[in-house]
Amino acid sequence: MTLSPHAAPVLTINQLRVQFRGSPVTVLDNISLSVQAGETLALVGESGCGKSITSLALMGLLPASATILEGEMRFAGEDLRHISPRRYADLRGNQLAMIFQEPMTSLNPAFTLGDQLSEAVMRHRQVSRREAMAAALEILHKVQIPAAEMRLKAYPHQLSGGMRQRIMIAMALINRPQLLIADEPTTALDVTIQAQILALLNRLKAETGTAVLMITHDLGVVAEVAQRVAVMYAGQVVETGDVAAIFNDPQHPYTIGLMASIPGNGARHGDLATIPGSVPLPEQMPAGCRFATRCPFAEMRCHQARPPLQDIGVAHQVACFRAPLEHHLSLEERA
Ligand SMILES: Nc1ncnc2c1ncn2[C@@H]1O[C@H](COP(=O)(O)OP(=O)(O)OP(=O)(O)O)[C@@H](O)[C@H]1O
Repeated sequence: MTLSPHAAPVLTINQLRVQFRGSPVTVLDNISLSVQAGETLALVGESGCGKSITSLALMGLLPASATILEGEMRFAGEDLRHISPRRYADLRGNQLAMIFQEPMTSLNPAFTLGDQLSEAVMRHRQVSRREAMAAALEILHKVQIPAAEMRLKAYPHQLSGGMRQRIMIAMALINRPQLLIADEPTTALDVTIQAQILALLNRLKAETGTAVLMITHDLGVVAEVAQRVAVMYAGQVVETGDVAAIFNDPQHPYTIGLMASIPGNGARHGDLATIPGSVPLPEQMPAGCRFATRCPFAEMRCHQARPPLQDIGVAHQVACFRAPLEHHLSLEERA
C-alpha cells in the first residue's frame, strides 16, 4: 500500500496536556502526533518519558488520578475527548486496538483461544458463534499459528511466549482496526522471535492498511517497522521526522544521544551510555527545555524558555535552539 501525503490521518493528537493529581508538572506537555493509514509511527524515548501515558490517554484508559488539561485527540473523524464511555468501549478492541508487552495480562487463562477470539468478534459484530469461530480460525492462519484448528481448543498457558504474542496480535486485528497501538510488543521476547513478530506486524499492516503506533525504547525495532518517528523526552516531543531523517540527520541532542547509544554507532556501555544522568523528577523539572539539565550544549536561554517544535526540513521538526545543524556533520561531530 502506498502512502499519500494528502490522506487524512487516522489519528491526530494536538497539543495534548496531561497532569497527575499532586504532581507539579504535566506528564504530557503539548504532545502533537499524527498517524496515517498504512503507516507506522514509532514513539521512542527512555523509560518514564510518557510513552505509555500517551497510549492510555488515546485508549481512554488513563488512571483516575490523571487529568487531560487540554488538547485534542481525533480518531477516524471522532473527537475522542467528547465521546461517551460506551462509544469508547465499542471502539476499543474494534477500530482502536492495542497490544501489550506481556500477553498474559490480556489473555484470560480460563478460556480457550477459540472462545476468546470468537468472543472478541461477537462483542462488536452481529455474527453467529459459528461465523465468529471461522473468523478466529482465519486470523490464526494469518498470524501463522501452526495447527491452527487444534489451537482453537488450547489454553493460553499451553503456548510459548512468541505464540502468545501472535495470539495477542490476532486478537487485536480480528476486527480489522484502523489503528493498532503496540506498546513494547516484543520486549519480552528473545531476538529471533522478536524479528519474526516484527516481520509479521509489517506484513499484516501492509495487507490491511492498519495504521500502527509503535511504542518502543528500542531503536532496532524502529528501524525494522517504522516510517516515521517521534522522539519523546520527559513528556514532550523533542524531534519528529521520517526514519531516514531521524537516523541520518538527528538534530536534537537527545536524539543524537539515542543514536550514539546504538551498538556499532560508538556505544560503549549499551543503552544511553552517551547521555549521562536521568530524566528529572517532577519536582525538579526545568522550567525551560526539559532536557537542559542533561544537555552538553545547554545555554542560559535553554533553562529559561522552552524551545518550540519547529520545521527544519520536509516533515522534520525539532525543539532545540541549536537546530538546524549542518546535514554533513557526523554523529561524533554533532555530539
Ligand atoms: N499513576 C501514576 N501516578 C503518578 N505518576 C505516574 C503514574 N503513572 C505514571 N506516572 C509517571 O508518568 C511518567 C510517564 O510514565 P510512562 O509509563 O508513560 O513512561 P514510559 O515512557 O511509557 O516508560 P516505560 O517505558 O517504563 O513504560 C513517569 O514519570 C511516571 O512516573
